[in-house]
Amino acid sequence: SPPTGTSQPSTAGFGHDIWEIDPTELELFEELGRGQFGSVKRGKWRKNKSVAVKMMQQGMMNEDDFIDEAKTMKMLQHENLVQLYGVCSKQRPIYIVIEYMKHGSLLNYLKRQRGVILKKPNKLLDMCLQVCRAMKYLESQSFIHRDLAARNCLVGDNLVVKVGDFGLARYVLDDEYTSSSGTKFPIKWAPPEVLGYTRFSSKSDVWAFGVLMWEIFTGGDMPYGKIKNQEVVEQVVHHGKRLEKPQACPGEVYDIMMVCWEKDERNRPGFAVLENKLANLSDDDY
Ligand SMILES: CNC(=O)Nc1cc(-c2cccc(-n3cnc4cc(C(C)(C)C)ccc4c3=O)c2C)cn(C)c1=O
Repeated sequence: SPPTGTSQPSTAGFGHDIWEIDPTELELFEELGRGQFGSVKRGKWRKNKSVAVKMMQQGMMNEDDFIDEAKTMKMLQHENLVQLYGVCSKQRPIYIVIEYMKHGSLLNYLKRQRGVILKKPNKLLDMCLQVCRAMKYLESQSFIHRDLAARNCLVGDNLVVKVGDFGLARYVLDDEYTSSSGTKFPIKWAPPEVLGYTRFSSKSDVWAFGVLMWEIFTGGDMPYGKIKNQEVVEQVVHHGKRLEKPQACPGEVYDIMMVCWEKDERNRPGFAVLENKLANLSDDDY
C-alpha cells in the first residue's frame, strides 16, 4: 500500500454516468457563435463525430440543475431534435456536447436563402412540418420548449430542420431573459397567458410555432417589424391584433397560423392535430 501521507491521485474523476463525456476525447475548432450561455465551438468527438460544444460561461446558467436535467434531455431523441450527446461536468466551464448542424440557425438560413425559398411554398411547408414533428414528440413527452423560434432551430445536411435548445430557458440566470418584463424575453413569440401569468404549456409552444411558421413564410422577417415589445403586448393581448398573412403564404397555411394564435389556449390545436393539418396540405400540391 502507498506510503502514508501521500495523497492518492484521485481517479480520473469522470463519473461513469452515460451522459458524462471525457473532455480529452474532444477536439475543438472554430467558434460557431455566442449563445445565451457563452461561446459555442465546432468540434470532433472520438476523432469521427462532428459536434458543437457549448462552453458555459460561469454565472450565466443554473449549472447543477441543468446537469441534473441533462439525463432527461439525453433521453429525448427524435430526427428533428438536435441531439444532446452529453456533458463535461467535472470541470469549469462545463461543456454541453450536441449534434453539429452544418447550416447553422434556421433564422440565418431563411434570411440567406430568402430570394430562393420564398418561391418554393412546398419547401417552406416542409420546414414547418419538420418542426411540427419535433414539437409533437416533445408534447408526447410532456416536455415544454419555452423558447421555440426560428433562431432556436438549426439546419443540417439535406436541409433537415431540427429544434434546438429545448428546455434550456429554465436554466438561464439572466432576469432580463427570464422575466416577462425583461428586455430579452421573447415577447413576440409569447401568448397572452404567458405575457400575463407566465403560464407555459405545450399550448404556449403552439402559439410560438405559429409565429415560427410566419418567420418561415416571410423568409426570416422580424414579427411585428419595428413595433416595440410593450406595444406588441398591448396590440396582441388587448386589441386581438395578429400577424398578417405573408405574401408567399397560401390562405390555408395562414388559417393554421391563425388557429395557433387563439387567445384561449384551449381553442388552440395540439401538435398532433397541427401535423395532420400540415401533412394534408403538403399532399395537395398547390
Ligand atoms: C454553421 N453551423 C453552425 O453554426 N452550427 C451550430 C451552431 C450552434 C450555436 C452557435 C452559437 C450559439 C448558439 N445558441 C443560440 N441560441 C441559444 C439560445 C438559448 C436559450 C436558452 C435562450 C434558448 C440557449 C443556447 C443557445 C445557443 O447556444 C447555437 C445553438 C449550435 N449548433 C448545435 C450548431 O450545429
